[in-house]
Amino acid sequence: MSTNHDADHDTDRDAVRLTGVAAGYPRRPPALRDLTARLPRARRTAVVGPNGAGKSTLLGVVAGVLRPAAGTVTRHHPGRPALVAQRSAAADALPLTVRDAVTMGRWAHRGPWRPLTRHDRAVVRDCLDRLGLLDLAGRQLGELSGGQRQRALVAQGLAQESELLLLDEPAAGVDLAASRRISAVLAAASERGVTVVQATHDLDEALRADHCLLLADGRQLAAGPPADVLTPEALARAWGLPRSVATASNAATVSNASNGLVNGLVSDPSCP
Ligand SMILES: Nc1ncnc2c1ncn2[C@@H]1O[C@H](COP(=O)(O)OP(=O)(O)OP(=O)(O)O)[C@@H](O)[C@H]1O
Repeated sequence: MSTNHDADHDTDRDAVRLTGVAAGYPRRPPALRDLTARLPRARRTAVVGPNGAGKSTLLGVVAGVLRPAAGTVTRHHPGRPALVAQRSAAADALPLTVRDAVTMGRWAHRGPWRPLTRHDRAVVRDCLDRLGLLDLAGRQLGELSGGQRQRALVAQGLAQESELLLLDEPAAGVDLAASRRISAVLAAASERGVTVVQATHDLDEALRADHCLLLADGRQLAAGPPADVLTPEALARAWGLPRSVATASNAATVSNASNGLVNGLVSDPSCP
């Protein structure tokens, strides 16, 4: 196993390459198995797959918070990745305002004790503005709605000004307007040169990405342009759904049906 920072190799095309990566958790079967994948530089990559497919584990490995048990992760970008994890109850319980939470994104540059510079303050304001949070900046994080909190976490990730932004279901539980705003913010970030990688259950959002990885049971089923990856056949294979329901243009149906399968609401996959 190794994690390299290789500034010379293929720097034009890929921000990260994974080769034969296996990763997981103590006393559990591997959550990722023999995964070989590329994350194109300055593009948006969507990581798609059923619950438990290994999406969060992949983000953890790329972020460097989870050590692979085998294989190689090669990063071709300077600096630390920014990881926007799924919402945690612990963060909600802390006595932080939205502005405090977004300001914490600057700690990657400043550390928690050094005073903020004018640039830090400008970045925090800009990130609050991009996510439509200026009016909520003084509110306690724990007092926000789920969707508002989610936007604050995305703003915090953005405030790190990392060249590699990893997000675990950034639009989970947010309304349509907020999810479009998050999507537009991520698209703008990749246009500015940021490599954006997001795990998502929203297949329409995945179709808007530049690149897509489809995972199931810790393995990569397909990778490439989203429209080529999210075929009815591939979706049916990943979710164990009948091909008739698994069309990318009918993302809500796929999502609902797959959630139903996972939650045991649909016991017979042939009767969606
Ligand atoms: N902290 C953990 N300890 C033990 N096992 C874990 C842990 N986190 C995840 N797993 C297991 O690893 C596997 C992959 O989980 P992971 O969270 O990466 O999937 P996912 O695709 O992100 O799922 P979801 O769509 O539900 O968020 C699952 O079998 C899960 O139960």
